[in-house]
Amino acid sequence: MRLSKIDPNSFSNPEDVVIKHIDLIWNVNFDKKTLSGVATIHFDILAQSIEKILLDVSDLSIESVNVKSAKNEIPIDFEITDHVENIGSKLTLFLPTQTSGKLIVIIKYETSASASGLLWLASEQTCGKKHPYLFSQCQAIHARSILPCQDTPAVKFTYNSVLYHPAELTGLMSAIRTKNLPGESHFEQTVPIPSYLLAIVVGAIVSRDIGPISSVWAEQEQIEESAEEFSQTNDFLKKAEEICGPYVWKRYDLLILPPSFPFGGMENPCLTFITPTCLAGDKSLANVVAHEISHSWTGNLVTNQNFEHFWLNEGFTIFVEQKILGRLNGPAFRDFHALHGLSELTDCIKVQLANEPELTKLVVDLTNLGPDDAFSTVPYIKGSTFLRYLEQKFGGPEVFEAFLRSYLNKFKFQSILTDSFKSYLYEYFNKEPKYEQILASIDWDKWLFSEGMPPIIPDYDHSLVDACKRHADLWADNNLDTIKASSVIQEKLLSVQVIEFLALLLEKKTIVDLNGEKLSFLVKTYKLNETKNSEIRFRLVRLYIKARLFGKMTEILQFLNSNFRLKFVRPIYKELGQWPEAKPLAIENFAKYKIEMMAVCVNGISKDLGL
Ligand SMILES: CC/C=C\C/C=C\C[C@@H](O)/C=C/C=C/C=C\[C@@H](O)CCCC(=O)O
Ligand SMILES: [Zn+2]
Repeated sequence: MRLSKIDPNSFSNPEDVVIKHIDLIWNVNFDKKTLSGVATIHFDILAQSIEKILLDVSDLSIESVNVKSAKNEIPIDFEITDHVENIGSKLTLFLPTQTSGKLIVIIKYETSASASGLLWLASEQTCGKKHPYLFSQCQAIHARSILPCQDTPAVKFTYNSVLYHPAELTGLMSAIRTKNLPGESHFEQTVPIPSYLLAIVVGAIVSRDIGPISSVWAEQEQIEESAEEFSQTNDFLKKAEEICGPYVWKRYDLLILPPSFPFGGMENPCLTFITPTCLAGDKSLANVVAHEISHSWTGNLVTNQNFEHFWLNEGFTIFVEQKILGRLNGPAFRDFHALHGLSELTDCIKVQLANEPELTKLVVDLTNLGPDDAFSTVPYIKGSTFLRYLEQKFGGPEVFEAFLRSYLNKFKFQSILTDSFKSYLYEYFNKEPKYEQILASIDWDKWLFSEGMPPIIPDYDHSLVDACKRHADLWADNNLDTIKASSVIQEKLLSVQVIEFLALLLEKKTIVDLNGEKLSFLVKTYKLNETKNSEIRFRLVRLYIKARLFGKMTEILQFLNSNFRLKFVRPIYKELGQWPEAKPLAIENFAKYKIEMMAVCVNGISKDLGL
């Protein structure tokens, strides 16, 4: 079912009425695990007149709804209907009369203790063990579990908020903090945002400055290593501005979350959320920050109108992220990241999406499908590969970056579909006859709607990836004696190259003598026991599973329970589920730890384990 015309996953009707601004008052109650308070929603009515407003809600208790006029507040009727599992329900507000122009609605409500967009951690689940912790993750459609809204990226609004929270804790939001009193924090977001960018954190967190407009926030125990790990933040920001144009969000702070945070990072405006699994100790995973910074333009300024066109957010963001990395470390590094992305895509298509090939299309159909169930690396990598292909076609970075800036400027503050990007590309390049042939040669259908790997792989510099290939071939095709005698293992690899080498090894159909002895030598050769790099540990654990090393189960579970980032835990649970001897243990382990996971993680793993 498509829930509405504009967005298959939202009940709202933004063609008639749109939210322009929300004033929020939230009481943060750690005992009840609820946010309770008031949302004062300012609407612009686009239709001639309307008699009802449709909003998205999930698990909210609505106490009252009032319409505000110049003189008074009038209570109005409302109903909650059409519940769809893992999506939410329709909240209909019945207006007292046919209404046009502007309208203010005041909704008093409370969230549920199991709101899918929030995670309430007990003190013992934090680093410091002394204070509880709350954080949110609204993308894609979980904002509806924390406030009634048009939970579609088609609508953008500004917001002001007041948080009341325990005085010993700090509260932050995806906005600029305007007032900070013990137990009371005020915020304003003056740039219009889609609902999925609404974010909150409340915890015992402290900050360190890491740049002219940047601080990093973390629990005291992780603050120093976080400041060091992400010290390149301002360099990334400067390069991003060179590529994309002026930064409009005033501040760019980072928040390093507890390990239950389900994603690598989340581009919440003014305050990017980052998983602690990026604390590698050698900045080798700091590209996640370059990625989230890039979203300040691609995604947060120019936004996909619904999640079927998610590649407009993520494909563009990976494209800009890799440009930043290339500018700072050289073009070979940019291409290394692009090729590594293609390895990840190969793995995703083979493992995660083996039975869902329709989700390997760049533009997907989300009729009857929640975005969380469609999420994969496809929009990221196929999308960025498409843009790289276009860049090469139109003559390289100089030409294409001028187009990119023009595109971002044209569509900033808007939400668009793929067609708007396509039309603008034609409008922009059609000005010069030399581009006519090139425009005519783009096979849009193939790029947007064909399944599997990208139809064309652009030309890349393979120099950094060649070493990874040599190592992967050596380990896959030879027995231990030959490996020990080979000069290849004397070659030093960067951390990012070790990640790619292990990824390529995992891709191999057969690995000669894949056993404990061989993997012990692999661990020793690349000093994998000493690494904190989660991307490396993730792939080592998958090699243990591939080798069916039951004796390594403690190590496998230790990694599995050290963080609940979907990218890591879902493939591991899925592969354990396909190993009959290990499956019962995996199910038992999941039952024990799911209390520390967000709903998106619990739902995903349940699916992977066939529960
Ligand atoms: C075609 C897919 C359609 C919609 C998916 C949209 C959102 C899905 C939802 O599950 C939320 C995703 C949030 C992602 C946030 C950050 C990512 O960039 C992290 C990528 C994975 C990682 O590094 O952990
Ligand atoms: Zn992203």
